[in-house]
Amino acid sequence: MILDRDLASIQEVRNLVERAKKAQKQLAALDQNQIDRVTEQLYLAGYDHAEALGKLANEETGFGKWEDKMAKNILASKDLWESIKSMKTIGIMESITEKKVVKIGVPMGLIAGLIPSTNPTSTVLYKALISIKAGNALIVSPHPSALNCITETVRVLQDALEKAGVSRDLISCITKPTMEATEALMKHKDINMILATGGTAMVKAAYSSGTPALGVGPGNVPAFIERSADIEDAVEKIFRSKNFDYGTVCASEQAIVVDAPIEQDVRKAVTQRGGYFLTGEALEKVKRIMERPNGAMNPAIVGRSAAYIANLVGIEIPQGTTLLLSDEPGVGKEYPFSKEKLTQLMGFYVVKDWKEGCSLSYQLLENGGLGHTLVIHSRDEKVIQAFALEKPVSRFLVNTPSTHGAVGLSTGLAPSLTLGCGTVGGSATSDNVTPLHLLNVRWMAYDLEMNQSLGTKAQRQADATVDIDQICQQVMQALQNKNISLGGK
Ligand SMILES: CC(=O)SCCNC(=O)CCNC(=O)[C@H](O)C(C)(C)COP(=O)(O)OP(=O)(O)OC[C@H]1O[C@@H](n2cnc3c(N)ncnc32)[C@H](O)[C@@H]1OP(=O)(O)O
Repeated sequence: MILDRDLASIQEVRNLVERAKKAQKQLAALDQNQIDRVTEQLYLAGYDHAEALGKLANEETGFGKWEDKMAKNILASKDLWESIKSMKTIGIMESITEKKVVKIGVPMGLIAGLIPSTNPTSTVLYKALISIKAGNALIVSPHPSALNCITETVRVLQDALEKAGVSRDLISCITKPTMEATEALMKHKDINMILATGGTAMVKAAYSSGTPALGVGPGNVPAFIERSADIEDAVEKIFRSKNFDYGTVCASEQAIVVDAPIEQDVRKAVTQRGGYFLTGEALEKVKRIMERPNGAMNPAIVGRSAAYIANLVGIEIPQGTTLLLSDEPGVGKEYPFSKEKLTQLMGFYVVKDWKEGCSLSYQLLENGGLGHTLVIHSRDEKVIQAFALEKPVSRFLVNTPSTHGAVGLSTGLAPSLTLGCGTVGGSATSDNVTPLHLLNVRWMAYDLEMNQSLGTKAQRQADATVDIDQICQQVMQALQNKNISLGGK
C-alpha cells in the first residue's frame, strides 16, 4: 500500500529530476574551463565548511570523530580537486593523430547519489565534485540517520553553484528519505547513472533498478604482517588507520594476520599502543552485540571508541585502551570477529608462514570482502609480489595504513570515497571512482584506408589526408560557438 507520505516523496523526486534536467542542459553547454571554474567553487565551499560539516555529521550520527570527518571532507574537496582539476572531461579529451581518432567527453546527464551514514558529508562533497566536473547534475538520496548533515552539505554546495553563476538545481537532495522515494529516483527514466555507496541492501537495490549503477561492495580487510616487516611501523599504521573516524571507512583493517616468528613482538607493540585482547566472558559479551539477528553489522557499535563499546556491554578494560582484539580460531559466520566491523574491534590471527598468511587472507576476503582491499606489511619484495598476485582485491596496499591508502590519502591512488570492488565483488569497476566514470566517450574515428593502392597500413596512415589536429580545432571552435551540442546522454 502506498501512503500519502510516500506519494509526496515520489512527487518530490519527480520535481527534483525535472529541475536537475533543465540545469544540466545548461551546464553541458559550458566548455571545460567554465566547468572547471564551477567545480573549483564547490571545492572551495567544501573546504571552507570542512570542520562545520564534520562536526554536524558526528553529532547527528554518533559515528566516528569530528576531526576525522573534517579530514574526510578535506579529502573530498581539496585533495580531490587537486587530483581532478586538470582532467579533461568535456569536449575533446584527446586526439590520437596516428590513429586518426578523436575522443570526446560527453556528460551522462543526471546522477543519483546514495549517501551512507558512515561518511555522509564527505560522500556528498565527493559525488558533487566528480559529477559536476563531468558536466552532470547530482540528486542525492540521503541515509535517513544522516539527513540533516547531508541536507546542510547540499545547501553549502548550492550556494557555491549560485556564486559560480549556474543553477542551484545542479545539486539537490531528497528531503524525506523513504525507500519509495529512493526507488523512484533510481528507477526514474531520466536518471542516467547511480553512484551507490552504503549498506549491501541499498547497493543491491541500485543494481536491480534497471539503471546503470556503480556500487561499492563491503570490505573485510586483512592486514598481514610478514616476518621481515618493520613491526613498530606496521602496528603504528594499523592503529592510525583503524582509529581514523573509529574505523567507519570500509577500507579499514578488520583483522591482523601475523607471521608466527614475530607474533610476540607484534602482540607487545599492539598492547603498547592501546590494544587489549578480550578473553572469557568479556569477549562473549562483546560478541553478543556485534551483529543484528540477520548477521548484519549492529549500528549501535559502528564508528565507536573501545571505551564506548566496553561501557555499552558492561566490561572493564584498561584505561587508554583504543582497540579491542580477539584471538580468532576461525573464519566464517560463527566467528563475528572474522567479518567486517567498522568500529574499534579487530580479529587477530597467527599463521606459520606467508603462504598460510595468503590462504587465511583469502578466506577472510571470501568472508565478506571480495574485491575490496588487502594490506601487507613486509620488506621482502618477493613475498609482497607473490602475495599480491593471487588475491581477489582491487587495492593491494603495501606498508601503508589501509584506510588512508585505499582512499588515496597515503598512496598514489585516486582520492575517492566510492571504491569499486570489480566483478569479483559485484561491482562494474575495480577503480577508485572518479569523474572519468561519469562521462560517455564519443569516439570519432576516420577511415585509415583511403588510398587502397598504397602499400602497408602504416604507410596509408602516414599518407592519409585527414589532419586530425585541424579537425580537433574545428570541433572545439564549433563547441565554443555553440554550433553543436554534446547532448546529455
Ligand atoms: C569508502 C567507504 O567507506 S564507503 C562506506 C560505505 N559502507 C557503509 O556504509 C557500511 C555499510 N553500512 C551498513 O552496514 C549500515 O548502513 C550501518 C551498519 C552503517 C548502519 O546501519 P543502519 O543505521 O541500520 O542503516 P541501514 O543502512 O541498515 O539502513 C536503515 C534503513 O534506512 C534505509 N535506507 C538506507 N539508505 C537509504 C536511502 N538512501 N534512502 C532511503 N532509505 C534508506 C534502509 O533501507 C533501512 O531501512 P529498513 O530499516 O526499513 O530496512
